[in-house]
Amino acid sequence: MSELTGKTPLLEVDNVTIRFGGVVALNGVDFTMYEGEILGLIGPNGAGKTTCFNAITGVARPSAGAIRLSGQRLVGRKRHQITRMGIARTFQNIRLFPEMTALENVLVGADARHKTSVVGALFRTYRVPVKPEERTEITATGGAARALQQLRRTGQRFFGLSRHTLEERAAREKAMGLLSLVGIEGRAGELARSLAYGEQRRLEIARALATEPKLLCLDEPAAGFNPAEKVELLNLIRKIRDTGVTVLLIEHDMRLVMGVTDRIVVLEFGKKIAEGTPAEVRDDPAVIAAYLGVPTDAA
Ligand SMILES: Nc1ncnc2c1ncn2[C@@H]1O[C@H](COP(=O)(O)OP(=O)(O)OP(=O)(O)O)[C@@H](O)[C@H]1O
Repeated sequence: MSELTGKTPLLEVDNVTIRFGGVVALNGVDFTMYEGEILGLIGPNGAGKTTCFNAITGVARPSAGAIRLSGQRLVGRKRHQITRMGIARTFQNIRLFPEMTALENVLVGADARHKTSVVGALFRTYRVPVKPEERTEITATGGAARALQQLRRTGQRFFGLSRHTLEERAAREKAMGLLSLVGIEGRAGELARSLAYGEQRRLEIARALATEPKLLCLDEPAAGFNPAEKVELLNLIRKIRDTGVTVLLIEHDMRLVMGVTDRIVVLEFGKKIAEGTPAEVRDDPAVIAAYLGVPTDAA
């Protein structure tokens, strides 16, 4: 652990337990993430990885333990509060607004972060009535998507604005920058549903980054990727870290995990069974046993 001395803790998961009825999905799990690192969270199916993400992002509430971001308590806060504090995530199953363009998807991501709503500003520009509760929550069937469709129905186009406010223009430039970072800026005006699968995954990452996270949680971002796409994703994750974002990565592809992470935490049946550098974890008998499905003492 000596190489961690002097590093600043960003996320502290402290003895967290989560139960679903009789199932203990997480059992006293603890680990710390340091600013600027890429941490892998791995383990066999059902080990508790997604539940851990859900606890960090406010989707699942621990029955015991604490989670802190830069020393600030997270448990008990609402999802949008946690987003504003600086945690963003992508999902195992892609969750985009299919009827919105790639650029609009990113703009809605940015909207979840800011007190002044850019999407709201557009609504004000066009006097399209939108209920306050429809503005910021990002869900697959969310109000923002409906409202933008409403905007289109009036015949007024998002891209055809003659008078941008400075804020709208800045948001658009930033969104284009993020699309460029993930390598799909050429697809900005395409509907999300018409993008190729790999492009949709990249768009999800751009949208998550639009919330200006300190910590980005990626849940199996390489699922369904071919080997070339995985290499590109690995480079993208490094690039994201180089912009100052700390990355928590759930991934089943061991080559990708070993190739990109600084440290790895291994879960099995809701418990942490190992933690260390990729090399340490790869050689750990408990990890080998967990993946080969044999008892530890037989490994
Ligand atoms: N909402 C829920 N209700 C009941 N049980 C749940 C719920 N969510 C997760 N579980 C259970 O908790 C355990 C951990 O699940 P989780 O999805 O966190 O594992 P995982 O490591 O992400 O698995 P995978 O790699 O298959 O995605 C599993 O036994 C799962 O069935």
